[in-house]
Amino acid sequence: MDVRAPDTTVKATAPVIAFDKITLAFGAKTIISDLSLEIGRGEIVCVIGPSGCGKTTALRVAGGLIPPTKGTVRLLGEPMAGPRRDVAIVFQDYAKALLPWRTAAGNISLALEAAGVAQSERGDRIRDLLAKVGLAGHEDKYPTEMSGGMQQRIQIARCLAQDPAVLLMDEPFGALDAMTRQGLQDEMLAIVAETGATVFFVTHDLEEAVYLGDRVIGLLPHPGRIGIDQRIDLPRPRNQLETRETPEFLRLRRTLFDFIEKAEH
Ligand SMILES: Nc1ncnc2c1ncn2[C@@H]1O[C@H](COP(=O)(O)OP(=O)(O)OP(=O)(O)O)[C@@H](O)[C@H]1O
Repeated sequence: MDVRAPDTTVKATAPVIAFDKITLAFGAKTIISDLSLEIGRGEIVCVIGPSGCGKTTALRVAGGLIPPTKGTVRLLGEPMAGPRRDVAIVFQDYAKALLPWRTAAGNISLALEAAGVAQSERGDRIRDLLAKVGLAGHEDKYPTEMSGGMQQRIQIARCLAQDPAVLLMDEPFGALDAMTRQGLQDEMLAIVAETGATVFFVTHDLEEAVYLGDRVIGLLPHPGRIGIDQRIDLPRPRNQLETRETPEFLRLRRTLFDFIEKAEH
């Protein structure tokens, strides 16, 4: 069989992201060692681990921002050769991610301009995207006129403008207060349910990992490698109060807490 021939049956079940024996070294220092991981279509995989274990580095490798020293990352079966428009990255630092001299609409427009969307279509697309992240009517605000949560929503809207198959999120809600964080978690889950995007989500917050994830991967440090691959079978849609109070949520949180404690010692 010609493996390059389009085969929808294979595509539907093939992993969207596949790390195949990834090793990443900076100079003589090995940061990630022999990491293999497959993420299926529409799956939300949260990545936890002690500080410095290589979570952000793994995300950057998945995004084609750093080539691995050994091994291959595949996106829908194709080796990643560099950043791609269908892989969007949301960073924690929204203030640095947005251009201060562009309005909310102007910042979102950047992604549409890069994708070659005609100017006549951009206005409608921007209005739809702003509505999707709960910011209808805010197109003319500048980043400095918006709260942290609003700025992060703009960054997410700009990523969604790329129509991404994959969202790589690096502690996107880490700098926000607890209430804003919970609101954005639910908005993200709704967007992912609607778009079917596959999500690789790095976080320090174990409860956030359990609340959002279909799976939680825990990395061990020195060098970074998988120490736990925990399936999260909590029903969806999840609820900030009810889900977090279930015995299964508390059991999973405890499992991850024990993992981190051991990983740090
Ligand atoms: N460009 C680089 N050059 C050299 N070393 C680097 C580079 N980027 C990261 N590192 C090192 O790689 C290791 C892993 O960093 P990384 O940011 O991936 O960890 P992390 O698990 O995301 O940490 P944190 O939880 O603190 O954000 C750290 O020791 C870091 O100092």
